[in-house]
Amino acid sequence: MKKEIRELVDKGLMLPLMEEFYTIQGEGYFKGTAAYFIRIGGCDVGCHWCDVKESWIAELHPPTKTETIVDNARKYSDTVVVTGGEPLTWDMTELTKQLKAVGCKTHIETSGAYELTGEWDWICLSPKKMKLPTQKVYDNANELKVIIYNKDDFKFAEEQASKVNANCILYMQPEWSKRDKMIPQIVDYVMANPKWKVSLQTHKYLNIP
Ligand SMILES: C[S@@+](CC[C@H](N)C(=O)[O-])C[C@H]1O[C@@H](n2cnc3c(N)ncnc32)[C@H](O)[C@@H]1O
Ligand SMILES: Nc1nc2[nH]cc(C(=O)O)c2c(=O)[nH]1
Ligand code: SF4
Ligand SMILES: [Mg+2]
Repeated sequence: MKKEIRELVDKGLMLPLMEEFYTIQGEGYFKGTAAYFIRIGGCDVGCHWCDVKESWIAELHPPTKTETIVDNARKYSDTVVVTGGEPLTWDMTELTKQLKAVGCKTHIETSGAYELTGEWDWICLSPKKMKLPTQKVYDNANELKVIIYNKDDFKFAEEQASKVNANCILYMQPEWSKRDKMIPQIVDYVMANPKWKVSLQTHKYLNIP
C-alpha cells in the first residue's frame, strides 16, 4: 500500500471496504429493521466459526474514502450498521462523525477487542474468548450478544454479562452450524434465566444478505 494511502487509513479518512448492502438487520435488538450495512475488512481475532472469514485480511479490500462510503450509505437508509471484519481495528471517528452529520444513526457490530473510537447510537458487543473486550466497550455496550457454540459458552456468557453496564440487553445467539444442537439448550437456559433473550441470525432463514 502506498505511504499516502496508509496514512489516510491510519487516520480513518479511508477504510478497507469489503462490501456494503441494504438489508434487514437480522440479529439482536434491531432485528427486523431495514438498515444499510458497511462491512470493513480486517480482523485478527480468529473465531474458527466466523461466517465472514473473507473479511480478515485488510489488504484484500480496497481503501475507500469515508466521504464516498457516507455519500452512498445516506441514499439508502438513515440507519447504518458498521461491521466487518472487526471495525474497531480502525479509527471510527471520521466515519461516524460524517454519518451523523448527514443524519444517519450509527450502529456497530464489534467484538470490542480494540479501543472504542467513534460516536455510536447503538453498540452491539459480541465478545470473543481469544481477545476480550476493552473496558470502555463493556461500559458503553447497548446489547451483549454472546455466540453459543457449545456448553462452555453459557459460563462465558455469564462472565461477560457481569462486566457490561446495567442497562445492557443480554442475548444468546446460536453459532449457525451448531444451531440444531444448541437451540434447545439456549431455550432451556433462557427460560431458567430470563434476564437473557434469544437472538437468531434471521437473515439466514430469510435468505437475504
Ligand atoms: C462477522 S461479525 C463482525 C463484527 C465483529 N467482528 C464481531 O465479531 O462482533 C458480526 C456478528 O456475527 C456473529 N457471528 C459470526 N459468525 C457467526 C456464526 N457462525 N454464527 C453465529 N453468529 C456469528 C459475530 O459474533 C458478530 O456478532
Ligand atoms: N442481515 C444481516 N444482519 C446482520 N447483523 C449483523 C451482521 C453482521 O455480519 O455483522 C449481519 C449481516 O451480515 N446481515
Ligand atoms: S471477531 Fe468477528 S469478524 Fe473477527 S473472526 Fe470473530 S466473528 Fe469473525
Ligand atoms: Mg453476518
